[in-house]
Amino acid sequence: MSPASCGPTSWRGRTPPVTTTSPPAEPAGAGPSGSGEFGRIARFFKPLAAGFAGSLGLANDAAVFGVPEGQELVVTMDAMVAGIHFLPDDPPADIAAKLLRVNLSDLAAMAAEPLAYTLATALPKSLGDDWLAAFTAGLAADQARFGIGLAGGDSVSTSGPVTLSLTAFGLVPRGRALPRKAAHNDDCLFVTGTIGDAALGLAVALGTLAPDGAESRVHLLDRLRRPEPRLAVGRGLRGLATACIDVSDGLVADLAHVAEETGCAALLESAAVPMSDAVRSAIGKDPALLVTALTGGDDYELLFTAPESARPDLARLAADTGVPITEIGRLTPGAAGEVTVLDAAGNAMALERRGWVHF
Ligand SMILES: Nc1ncnc2c1ncn2[C@@H]1O[C@H](COP(=O)(O)OP(=O)(O)O)[C@@H](O)[C@H]1O
Ligand SMILES: Cc1ncc(C[n+]2csc(CCOP(=O)(O)OP(=O)(O)O)c2C)c(N)n1
Ligand SMILES: [Mg+2]
Ligand SMILES: [Mg+2]
Ligand SMILES: [Mg+2]
Repeated sequence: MSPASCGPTSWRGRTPPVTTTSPPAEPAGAGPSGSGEFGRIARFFKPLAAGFAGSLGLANDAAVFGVPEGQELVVTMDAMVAGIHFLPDDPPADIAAKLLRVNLSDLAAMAAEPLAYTLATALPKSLGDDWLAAFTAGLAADQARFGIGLAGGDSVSTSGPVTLSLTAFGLVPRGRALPRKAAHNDDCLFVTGTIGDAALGLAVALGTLAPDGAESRVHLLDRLRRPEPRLAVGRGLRGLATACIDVSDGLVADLAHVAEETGCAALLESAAVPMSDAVRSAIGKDPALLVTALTGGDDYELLFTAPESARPDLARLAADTGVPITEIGRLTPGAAGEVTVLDAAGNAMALERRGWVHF
């Protein structure tokens, strides 16, 4: 198109288009170096999309991409809101990492491989380019680490808190996604990594817990802000796990979700639940923190069921991935979704809550 046919002069001598409201004029400098909406997209988001061909360079109305023969698309979305999922003053790169990783954790729980993601940002007008620069730098680092690219998104302003929504697309060989409901009522229960770090990390961030030493403090905050999606374990669980979920709301709550789907009850041995030294030492000083660890959530570990016969394969998978896999209980016949948590002496614990609920 020539400038004569589409530039601002093309209305000369004709009636200009009528608008019922006066939209804010696009500011000068809204190009790649500018700070308006489209300048921001060009500066901060287009580079994140450059490596994913289906994004079409963010130059179209939507992304277009196919699914390779023999594979299925796995799609998940999680939103994060300042004040609910993170603290408004958290480092923007950590907020970006958590937003991407909580979604990758859902892909891991389905045994999927990361492919692409879309992103919606609702940001207060007062938030400057520096925040967005640090946020997108955090995304860039994690994109490279996890092999995923930006496919598209949406940018809006809000009069409320920072609100972010990310949709992750993954691939899994046809029919191999992990179910939540194929378990038998005598299957064993396993969890990856350690539980409770993030819940205690939140207490540290809020200033209600003073951990032993700087090392514990850094560990707990890091686990809160930068969870580790267990993608390799998830892939390795294809054909091994009979049900799988990632722990976001709390170990007990998410176990109840699995149990409900499988139509079983569950027995959780709290003494068997893997915990880091920092969490163990905090519980040693304040035993009430055991319940916080078991129900506080934000762990993003995989909780799954498998028959006893899978134990040697699971030990191999843990060795191959370097991620601990610990047996913590079993499914039992009984009311669907009923979870009994045993204390170290083998007595049932009375829990006031099982995990995080939004409403
Ligand atoms: N607003 C919504 N619209 C459609 N589906 C939803 C909505 N909220 C949750 N879900 C679906 O309900 C299920 C449980 O959601 P959720 O607990 O958020 O899962 P997860 O913990 O894995 O993020 C998921 O399958 C999710 O896709
Ligand atoms: C400021 C702040 N308050 C509280 C929490 C704890 N928290 C908020 S939401 C949530 C549960 C997980 O979030 P949700 O939106 O339910 O994720 P999903 O289950 O959909 O993956 C937890 C443990 C936090 N991380 N940060
Ligand atoms: Mg969710
Ligand atoms: Mg989940
Ligand atoms: Mg939840």
